[in-house]
Amino acid sequence: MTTELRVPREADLDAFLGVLGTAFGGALQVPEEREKWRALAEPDRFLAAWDEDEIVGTAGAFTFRLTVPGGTSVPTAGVTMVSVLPTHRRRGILRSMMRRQLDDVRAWGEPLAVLTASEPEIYGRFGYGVATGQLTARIDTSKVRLALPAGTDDLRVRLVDAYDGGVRERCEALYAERVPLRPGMLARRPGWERVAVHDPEQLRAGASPMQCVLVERDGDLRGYARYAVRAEWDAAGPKGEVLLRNMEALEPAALGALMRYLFDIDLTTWLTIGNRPVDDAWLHMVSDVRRCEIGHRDSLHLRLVDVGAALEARTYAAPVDVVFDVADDFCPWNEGRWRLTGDTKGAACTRTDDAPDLALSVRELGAAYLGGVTLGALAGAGRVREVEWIATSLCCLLVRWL
Ligand SMILES: CC(=O)SCCNC(=O)CCNC(=O)[C@H](O)C(C)(C)COP(=O)(O)OP(=O)(O)OC[C@H]1O[C@@H](n2cnc3c(N)ncnc32)[C@H](O)[C@@H]1OP(=O)(O)O
Repeated sequence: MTTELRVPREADLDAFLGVLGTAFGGALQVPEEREKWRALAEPDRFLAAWDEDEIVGTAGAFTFRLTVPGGTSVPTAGVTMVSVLPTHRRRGILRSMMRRQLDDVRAWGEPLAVLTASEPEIYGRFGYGVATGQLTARIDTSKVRLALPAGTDDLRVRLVDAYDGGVRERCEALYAERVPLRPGMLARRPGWERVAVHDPEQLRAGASPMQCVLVERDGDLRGYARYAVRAEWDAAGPKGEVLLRNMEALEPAALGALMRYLFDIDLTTWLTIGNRPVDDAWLHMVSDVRRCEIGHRDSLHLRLVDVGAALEARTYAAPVDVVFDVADDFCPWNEGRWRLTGDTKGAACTRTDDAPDLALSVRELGAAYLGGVTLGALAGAGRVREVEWIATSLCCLLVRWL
């Protein structure tokens, strides 16, 4: 079987989304779900695999900007909509799409590609490393108490219509304010605020429509949370669950006010939280972390498409001067030795013939890139190798690379 890769035309989009829906077990049969993907579509950045006149594989790359350590916002491809029909799986179609896509991303001048994976095992072979984790929690709000920051009582808490266009825009503007403050956050294009409130009835699994609560000071938005409630009762009474969808706050008091609101919703005894940063500040507000049932999983998978440009785009918390020997058989233009020098003000990363200090694959560089994973930890797992003896002080600097 030979398949051909082409950018789909507008007329192909329905078939493209149909393949995606089939591969994902039918979720796109829900019209709102299909509409969401259509609204976000950047068809010239899509790729389809054809078997004769039938689309059998899909991939896309959204236009994002990613905040990196030091605060710079770097053009980044957001890999998405990856699917292959069950009739054509495990014949190398994904591999061929990933190969072509990384060539395209390089040609577009975007030094990074990121994705969230349906299954974490898939993308390491294509040079993606797990750069951030996400925290999940299921908090027993009948037992856990909150120590609230000063000023929490000074803020106004207001329930609003989550789907209202004006509310969506205000929340999106607050989200945009947060983006430069945290490495790993993605600046989104207009239209994404609709995704944040995407809530088709068929996919609610027994939960309420989305609710939105705002926290304001003198009318100025300081935080918001979107959530749903799943009602449940047993012989002893109510034990409903609050399902937090997303939450952003610009100050501790705003976060405190949102958490108190979510804890205190009547007829509920559980607050379920997903997709939060692993160092989320509310962890330091709770009286009993054991009753929060904390979980941890992979979040952003990151690939350095252009090693030199990517390593230069960020800053380094400690002075660094190191030669990497990088293995990258999937994007051979990255292979070989690179000297990285830098500090808190900036960095340079250039080709060199000097002897390497560290040997690693591009996947490890991706994992360490945002600062959530240290090279020291990866070395401990045997995934980064010291090529030559390195002075203790340099080792320490590398381990604290960020
Ligand atoms: C960013 C995103 O969009 S994530 C969404 C990914 N899509 C899905 O999960 C939808 C359901 N699954 C699918 O559509 C397909 O099974 C895909 C896209 C995951 C894989 O497509 P295929 O064409 O079968 O993959 P392909 O044959 O090119 O495999 C390439 C390699 O990946 C491996 N691989 C493929 N899928 C998986 C998987 N789910 N888990 C582990 N390894 C996998 C293959 O074994 C192969 O390994 P190799 O390098 O050792 O040879």
